[in-house]
Amino acid sequence: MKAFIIGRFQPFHNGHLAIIKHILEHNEYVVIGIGSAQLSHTIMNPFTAGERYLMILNTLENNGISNYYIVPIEDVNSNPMWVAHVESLTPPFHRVYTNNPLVRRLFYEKQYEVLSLPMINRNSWSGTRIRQKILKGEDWRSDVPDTVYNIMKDLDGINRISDLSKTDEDPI
Ligand SMILES: Nc1ncnc2c1ncn2[C@@H]1O[C@H](COP(=O)(O)OP(=O)(O)OP(=O)(O)O)[C@@H](O)[C@H]1O
Ligand SMILES: NC(=O)c1ccc[n+]([C@@H]2O[C@H](COP(=O)(O)O)[C@@H](O)[C@H]2O)c1
Repeated sequence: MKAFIIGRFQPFHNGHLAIIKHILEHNEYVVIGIGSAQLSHTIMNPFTAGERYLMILNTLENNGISNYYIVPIEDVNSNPMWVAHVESLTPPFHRVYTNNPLVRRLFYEKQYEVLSLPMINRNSWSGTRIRQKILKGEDWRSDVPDTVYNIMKDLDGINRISDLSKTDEDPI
């Protein structure tokens, strides 16, 4: 079978790598949609689609994984049209893996097979939690693959997230 997963991957973390490995145990290839591709430079979505693309590509290459396609997907302002929008951009797939209730509902209504993902070490392996840790100056290095840590360092990603949390009342 050919599978699809979508996430914002802000950033791509160890939980994402684990679920991609899990999906590939049961499928011929996985199409990885980079969701909200138009968003970047906000606290919830700090990285551009290109930066997230690089995080995923370098990590999967480093793990010897080659049966995947990465497709950036911008949001559209009509949920009923979203699945057709995704289909227009991606290689074929028949099965969708997600824990996101809206994604589940939209694909289910278009007759796709939709499967849940096992949540792995969710206390640490969560984009929200990692962004919080970065802001609080806590250790998050072990929550992401080394490839992602290095890309975030090269992009000055830690200072970017910290700058995005400031207001114009804060001292420069
Ligand atoms: N630790 C994890 N174990 C299993 N699945 C996960 C884990 N973290 C995220 N996922 C799943 O990966 C998909 C894409 O995730 P997403 O990019 O939203 O990551 P996230 O960590 O939930 O990010 P955020 O906290 O920023 O929303 C979703 O279906 C999500 O449920
Ligand atoms: N109408 C739409 O554009 C639409 C609908 C459902 C999901 N999505 C996207 O799918 C992605 C789901 O990923 P998350 O689980 O990280 O939220 C998000 O980027 C979300 O914006 C978009």
